[in-house]
Amino acid sequence: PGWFSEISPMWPGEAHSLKVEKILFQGKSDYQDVMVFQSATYGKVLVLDGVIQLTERDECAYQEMITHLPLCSIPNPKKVLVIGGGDGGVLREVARHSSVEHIDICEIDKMVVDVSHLDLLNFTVGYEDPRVTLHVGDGVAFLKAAPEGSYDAVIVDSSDPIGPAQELFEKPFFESVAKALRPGGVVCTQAESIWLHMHIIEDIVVNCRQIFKGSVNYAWTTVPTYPSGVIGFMLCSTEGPEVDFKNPINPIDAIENQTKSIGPSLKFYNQEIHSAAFCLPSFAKKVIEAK
Ligand SMILES: NCCCN[C@H]1CC[C@H](NCCCN)CC1
Repeated sequence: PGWFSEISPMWPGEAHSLKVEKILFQGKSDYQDVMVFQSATYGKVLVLDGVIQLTERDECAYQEMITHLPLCSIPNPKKVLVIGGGDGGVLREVARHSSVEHIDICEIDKMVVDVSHLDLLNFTVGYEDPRVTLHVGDGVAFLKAAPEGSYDAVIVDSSDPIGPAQELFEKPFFESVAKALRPGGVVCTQAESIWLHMHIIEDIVVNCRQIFKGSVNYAWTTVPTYPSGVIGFMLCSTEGPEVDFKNPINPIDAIENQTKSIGPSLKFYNQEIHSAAFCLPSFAKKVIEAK
C-alpha cells in the first residue's frame, strides 16, 4: 500500500523508493527500528532505522562479494569471523567454502537474527550449518576479547556509520581486527559508496594503511537498491604470507562444485568479476591509491 522511500542525512538530497505490497514485520529493538516488507518488484526487503539493508532480488551482489572477495584470496580459510550480518546472508556464503571449519558470527541486535529466523527472509540456511556459533553482542568487545591470531578471515558486514555500527568504522576497531587475524589473514569490511562517501573512504584507507601491513585494497560492486547503486569493500591483509586480492588463488568454481549442499548456487560472483571489482574510476583511484 504505497511507497517506501529511503531518506537519510547520509545521502542528502536523494532518495530511492520501492513500491510496498505488504508490511511483514515492524519492531523496535534496543538498538534500532526493524522492518521487513514485501516489495512489488524486489522481493522481501529488510530495513533498519529507515535504511535498506537488503532485498531478496539484489542481496546476492553484496553478500557474495563481501564473502568471496576475501575467502577466495587465501588458500585455505579455516576459521572465519563475521561481525554484523545478523540477517544470515553472509553466513550462507561463507558456508559454501568446505575448507572452513568454524564460523563465529557476532551480531549486536537479536531482533535482526530473529527476523531472519522467522524465515521472512529465508536466509536461515546459514545458521543451520553446524560450523556456526552465534554470539549476540557488540563486535568491538568480541574482537577485543579474541585471542591474537584467532582467525584466517574477518568479514565486517555492518550497517552505516550512523547508529549501532559507528564504532566499526573507527581506528581502534581496525586495530583489534588486525590483532585477531593470523599473519597473512584477511579482513573485508563494508566500505560505503565512492559516489557518496569519498571522505569516509579516505579516512578508512588512511587508518587501514597504518594498521594492515600486508596489502590494502578497495573493491566495489553494484547493488541497485543501495543509494548511488554501488557499495564498496576494504580488503586488507596482515603482515605475513603475501595476499594478492586481485588474482584469487582459491577459485570459486572449485567452491561451486562444493556448494551442492548449500542453497541456491552463486548468482553474482565469479573469478572475472572478482578481479574487475578492484578497477576504480579515476576520481576514486586518485584518493584511494594515493594514500
Ligand atoms: N547483510 C547485509 C547488510 C548490509 N550492509 C549495509 C546496509 C546499509 C547500506 N547502506 C548504503 C549506504 C550507501 N553507501 C550499506 C550496506
